[in-house]
Amino acid sequence: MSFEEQGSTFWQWLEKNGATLSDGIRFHDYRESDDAGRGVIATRDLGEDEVLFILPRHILLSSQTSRLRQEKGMEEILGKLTGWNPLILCLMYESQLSDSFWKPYFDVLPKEFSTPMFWNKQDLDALQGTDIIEKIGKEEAEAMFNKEIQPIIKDHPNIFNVDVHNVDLFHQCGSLIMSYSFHDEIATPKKEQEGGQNDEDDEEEQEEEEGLLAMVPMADMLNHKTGYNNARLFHEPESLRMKTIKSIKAGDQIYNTYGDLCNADLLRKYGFADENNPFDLVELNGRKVVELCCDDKDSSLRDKKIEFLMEEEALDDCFVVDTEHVLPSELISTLHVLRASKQEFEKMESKQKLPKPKLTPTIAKLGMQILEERTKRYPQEVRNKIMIRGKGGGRGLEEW
Ligand SMILES: C[S@@+](CC[C@H](N)C(=O)[O-])C[C@H]1O[C@@H](n2cnc3c(N)ncnc32)[C@H](O)[C@@H]1O
Repeated sequence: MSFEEQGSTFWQWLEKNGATLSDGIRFHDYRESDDAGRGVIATRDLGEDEVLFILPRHILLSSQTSRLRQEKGMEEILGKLTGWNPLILCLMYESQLSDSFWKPYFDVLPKEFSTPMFWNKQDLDALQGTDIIEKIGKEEAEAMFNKEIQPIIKDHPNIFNVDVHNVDLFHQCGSLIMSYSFHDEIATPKKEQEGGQNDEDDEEEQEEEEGLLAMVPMADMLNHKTGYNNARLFHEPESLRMKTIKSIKAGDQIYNTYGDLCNADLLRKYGFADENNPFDLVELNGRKVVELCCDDKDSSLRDKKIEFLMEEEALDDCFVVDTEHVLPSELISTLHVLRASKQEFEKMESKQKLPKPKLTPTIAKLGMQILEERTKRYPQEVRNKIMIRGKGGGRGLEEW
């Protein structure tokens, strides 16, 4: 089947199964123009608040709707799995069924991904200096597969096939969840959704996003472009409704939002980055800041300072410099504490108050050193393009 045929078979499947699709939209091939696969385009001018499509809940693919749940013993097993694992297992199972209810949907989903998880060593080298590599989590995911998923597959040869339901399929389904799934806000999550991932990042994400993790056919056909969001998914008791949030001209692409994400997260989760992304940021490692700026000979004083800074929520794993391009106030206060004498620190401690984030020349100089240090992680050709500026423009360190 061609790309277009797959799209129209999927469209017909949606309509046959109770979805309502507006006559003002259709799929569009953005592979050549934007390297963005399939997307949705307006075929006529659309007004604000216009309904683009309505999806009945039964077409969502989740651990509650998958046929895997009906296989002997699987309801209990799915109930015990945590985080993304119930949905991963369901996707591994459903994607390989030739008669799956979601077959036309799987036919439009990608089998390959451009996320760094699948890059080779040489391509990963291009990310040197960024914080992405440590966050990819491929080894952690595989450890999870070996511990939780593979034993289930091996123990149920009548349902799974170890040669088919293997680690590659696991990564494929994990990547689909990463870049296509939604949290269905209204569906009551059953026990298995409550535990969270072993991976800390995903735990944080899960805390933020309550609800049942599900694949939402059609809602996930919309691309994202930072600053261009013109549609939003509304969760209603019986259905999910995609509506425009502003008027859209005929021929324009319809964009959902994947969140206010920095380019590192867009690349890691979705395999692309946006130019001029206002949510872009650089992380400055908290531990490195302490190492660089705290020259207390007295290690107990240093430990007390760290404890105080963490209690006051100034010092964390990292400080974030965003596109405002100023040193964060928590970092400035932290530097004041780290540089304080014993007496000065005791005063701060007794008042239980962080010093004001005042950018004195000493603190500014330290800030510059931290930024210089951070740039050293990039390869020289990238470093050459980075300019660290003091107050008032491109002046040097000595001007502070
Ligand atoms: C939720 S899906 C959107 C539908 C997808 N384009 C498709 O063909 O199935 C998310 C994926 O779409 C692609 N995508 C979305 N927005 C993009 C953009 N602005 N530039 C490049 N790729 C994009 C990325 O591959 C991303 O992982």
